[in-house]
Amino acid sequence: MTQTAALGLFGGTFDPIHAAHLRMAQAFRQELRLAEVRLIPAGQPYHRQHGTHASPQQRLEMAQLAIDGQPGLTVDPREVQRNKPAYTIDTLQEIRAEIGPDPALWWLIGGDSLASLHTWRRWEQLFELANIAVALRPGFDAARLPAAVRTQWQARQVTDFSNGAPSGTMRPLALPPLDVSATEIRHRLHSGASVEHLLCAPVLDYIRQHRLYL
Ligand SMILES: Nc1ncnc2c1ncn2[C@@H]1O[C@H](COP(=O)(O)OP(=O)(O)OP(=O)(O)O)[C@@H](O)[C@H]1O
Ligand SMILES: O=C(O)c1ccc[n+]([C@@H]2O[C@H](COP(=O)([O-])O)[C@@H](O)[C@H]2O)c1
Repeated sequence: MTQTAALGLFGGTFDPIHAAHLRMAQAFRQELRLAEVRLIPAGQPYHRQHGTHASPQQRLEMAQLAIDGQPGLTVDPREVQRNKPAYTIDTLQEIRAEIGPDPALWWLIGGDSLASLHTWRRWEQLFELANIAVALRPGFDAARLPAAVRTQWQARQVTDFSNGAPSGTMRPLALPPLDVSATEIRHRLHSGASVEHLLCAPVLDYIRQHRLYL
């Protein structure tokens, strides 16, 4: 039986999108043999106490600039266009309805997002719609995950992914942890430190042109 192509989704605030995001997206695509990875900037990341620095439209435009020349990466603007909080469950429901029940759907998060997964809206239903891949961040320790998340993390990892389950499994990416964050980049931009090695050139040009993160 032939399997339909698996689709990868990578949601983020992307304030701004940086080198680790692109490395993660490409490792995700290659390790899981995904035909496409869609970057989905969060329009209103309701869960961020201090909001965002760049506007939803600016974060979307930076994501669009960042994928130029990146094979297999696309940008999906739906959360920026949605005039309400960016709940992943809503996005997964929409995309599952569009692609049908059979294709494997993967949602990519970092290890810090995994540690707070139990706070996400209707988080246990996410597994009915997608699989979850996790890019570990420096200092990740599964033993320190909240108990409810740790239970899922242990129970949902499988050793054989060849059956292409549409949803319900979890796996770590083999990508070594990358010590880059948007917070550090914003601080460096604010203080005038170099960021050329942390951002792609078109995104840095955009930041300078729009005088962001000063
Ligand atoms: N260096 C990294 N390693 C692993 N995951 C990462 C890394 N950077 C970001 N992520 C993950 O990518 C997703 C989107 O990240 P986000 O846009 O919040 O970037 P960030 O660098 O974590 O930003 P901030 O510093 O503003 O919190 C999140 O799930 C986050 O955990
Ligand atoms: O659905 C939720 O309740 C939810 C709560 C926290 C984060 N998320 C999503 O997780 C992704 C990463 O979030 P962030 O803040 O680390 O960029 C982004 O797509 C968010 O919309 C989603």
